[in-house]
Amino acid sequence: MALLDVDGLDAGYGDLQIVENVDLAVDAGEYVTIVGPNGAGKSTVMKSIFGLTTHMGGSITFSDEEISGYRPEDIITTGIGYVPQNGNIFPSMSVMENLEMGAYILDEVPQDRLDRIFNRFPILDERRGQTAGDLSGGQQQMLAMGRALMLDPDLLLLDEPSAGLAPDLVDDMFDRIDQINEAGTSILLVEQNAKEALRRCSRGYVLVQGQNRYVDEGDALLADEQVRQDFLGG
Ligand SMILES: Nc1ncnc2c1ncn2[C@@H]1O[C@H](COP(=O)(O)OP(=O)(O)OP(=O)(O)O)[C@@H](O)[C@H]1O
Repeated sequence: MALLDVDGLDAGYGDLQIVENVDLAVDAGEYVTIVGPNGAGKSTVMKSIFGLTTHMGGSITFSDEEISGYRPEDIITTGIGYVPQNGNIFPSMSVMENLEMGAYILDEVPQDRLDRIFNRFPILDERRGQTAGDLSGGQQQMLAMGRALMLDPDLLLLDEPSAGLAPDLVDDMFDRIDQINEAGTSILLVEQNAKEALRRCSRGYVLVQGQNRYVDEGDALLADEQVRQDFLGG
């Protein structure tokens, strides 16, 4: 049984259906990527897992629990963390306050997790008192990830973490995601940077017009002539 199992998902916004009959699975410890053209519905699939869209059909189970229909505040308690592409930090709060907000559902801030996050992202430690909105784009992305890691999720949903980063920071971001995965957190990543995402993941889904088009190991998708031509720029 997969950790996350999305089966025949139909979802959208209000009456507008975007995602149709999408199947997707993430096993415990796995690193899975969703790629596809602009507007394919990649973010919508991810938002649906986190309870942020209108659920229209199919099932979403996490650790054997049906979570479709749950609200985001209930979903975080099941062990899923979500880092949206935008609006993922509180810009007027300090770095420390942002991290503490990540643990708001707990009675107290877990010091060991805070230490682990500062260890993983030393720049956040150095800037712990600084206003989050003054951090660079890459640092804000690290803070958003750190905040989601405060609840030590079993599965981390990452929506385009490389978006807006200077090219020399993109590799670093991918390396950090590898490290989080190697430390035991399952990853579901949506990425525009499809080649790099497929290189890093164990399994990839190519989504087109709200539907699954291809599913295979990342390397197999990278080697597939049709996928290369249609989705990876040759
Ligand atoms: N809140 C919303 N309300 C209505 N329609 C939306 C909303 N968010 C996204 N959409 C529409 O859903 C479709 C899929 O968008 P989505 O962001 O899921 O695609 P994507 O594959 O992640 O694209 P991109 O790579 O450009 O981010 C688009 O047509 C978009 O306009």
